[in-house]
Amino acid sequence: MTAALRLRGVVARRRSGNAVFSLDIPALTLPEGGLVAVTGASGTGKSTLLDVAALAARPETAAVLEVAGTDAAILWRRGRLEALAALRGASFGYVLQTGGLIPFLSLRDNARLAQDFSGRRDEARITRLAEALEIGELLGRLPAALSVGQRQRAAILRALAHRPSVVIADEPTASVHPDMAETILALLAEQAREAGAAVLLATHDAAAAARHGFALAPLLPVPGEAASVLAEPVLA
Ligand SMILES: Nc1ncnc2c1ncn2[C@@H]1O[C@H](COP(=O)(O)OP(=O)(O)OP(=O)(O)O)[C@@H](O)[C@H]1O
Repeated sequence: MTAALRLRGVVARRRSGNAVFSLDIPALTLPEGGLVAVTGASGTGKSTLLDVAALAARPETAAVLEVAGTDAAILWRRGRLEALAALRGASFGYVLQTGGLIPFLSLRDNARLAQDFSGRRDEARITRLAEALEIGELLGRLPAALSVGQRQRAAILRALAHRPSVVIADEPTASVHPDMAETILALLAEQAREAGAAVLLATHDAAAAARHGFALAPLLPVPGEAASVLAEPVLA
């Protein structure tokens, strides 16, 4: 079966001066429509993992780095940056901590832009998703004219608008009230399921992720080293 995302034997590094942080990902598979939460304390490498999985950072080594049937490890080795960018635009949607919306575009235009990058303009889908997320009335507004919670809903809309196979969500609830965090996680899980998209979430809050049906993949620090290793998620 084609996985939405499959990593095998991937090592990611982050360097600053002489300091090197190393992340070992022996195996990570997101089935189509699967929900996986990468958990771990601050500095254990959650963002590093998401950057490599989302093809935003080059892995140090990668035996397999497969996105919707295409092996991006080969594209990285051959320096095929345009092919990587096209794969990124078509396959991923992003939900970021602060929304990550383009400030001078309305919500509708933010969602249209995501669709245009992958050549999948679909106005009816934008309207339908916005209504499900209860921001249907707000599509003409700029992001600055929204509450933080509404902005996160808009980020989910933008992430799902172009039918990505994987939604990447890096601490999407870090800047909202705990009650709103529950709502956002529930909406993210529910709308991704509806759209058939897998979700790779990074969060400090393993309990909340588990409550919303995410399989947990903890990052375990390697004692005495600036390094972490990913435990394989246990899929329900
Ligand atoms: N640009 C960088 N250059 C060098 N080291 C970095 C860089 N960014 C992060 N690191 C180091 O890499 C490690 C992993 O960072 P990362 O941001 O992936 O962790 P995280 O689990 O997402 O943390 P947080 O929960 O605080 O966002 C940390 O120890 C950090 O100090």
